[in-house]
Amino acid sequence: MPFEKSKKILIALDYDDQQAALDFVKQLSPDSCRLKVGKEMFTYFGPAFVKELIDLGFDVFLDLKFHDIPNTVAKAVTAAAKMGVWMVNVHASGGFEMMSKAKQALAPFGDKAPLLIAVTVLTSMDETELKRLGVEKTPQEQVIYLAKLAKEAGLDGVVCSAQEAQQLKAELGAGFKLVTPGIRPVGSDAGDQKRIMTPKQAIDAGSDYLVIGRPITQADNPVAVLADVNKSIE
Ligand SMILES: O=c1ccn([C@@H]2O[C@H](COP(=O)(O)O)[C@@H](O)[C@H]2O)c(=O)[nH]1
Repeated sequence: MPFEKSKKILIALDYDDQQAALDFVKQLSPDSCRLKVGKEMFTYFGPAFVKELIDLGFDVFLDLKFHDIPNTVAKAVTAAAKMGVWMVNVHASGGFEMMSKAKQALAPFGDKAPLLIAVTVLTSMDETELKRLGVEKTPQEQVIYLAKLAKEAGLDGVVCSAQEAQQLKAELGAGFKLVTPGIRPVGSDAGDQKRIMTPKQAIDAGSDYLVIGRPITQADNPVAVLADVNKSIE
């Protein structure tokens, strides 16, 4: 179904200028992508900005990566659900109890509840960085470990890199959603991302949703880049 396929792209709106972000968004169709609001834009512009995107017809992934005591995170995801977002996330390293309390907090919203996913290992991290934190597992092993914990806690999926997608799909099943940042179309700059794949490689590996920021938002013609990416994964 081409419509659903094109909605696999989640554009990371990482701008410090609300008007610039809205000027870009108004060139897009909600049928061609979903939008991700992260820490930068939420800290500058808050829930009013998120609601404006929802009012324009877009599904919004609120990427605030909550990580706190269970009670606080449960209340934060409740606030996100009241905002009307499509997806929200927590850090899996916040633990099993935190994740399961967050999931339980969304139950009263029924089929209007946002998808709840957990960040495993940031796509900007490699084995060296994990070792600096005292984690002896490889990124792949640590992602699988945390994703299993997230599934056990009842979450809908995880944020991981596309490099782990094939193994995660095989071990955790088709229904467990894989949201993969670190997506770099051929020829684009990796920047601070370490575990990267192209859009087509990511889809072939089993990613459900591809998070793409700078390769689209900082392109000379962002709308054309989005169209090219959507075409490459058709
Ligand atoms: O592991 C993670 C989790 C979240 N992100 C976020 O995704 C985008 C990626 O933007 P690019 O410009 O395409 O690198 C950004 O908002 C991150 O905060 C991630 O990259 N990795």
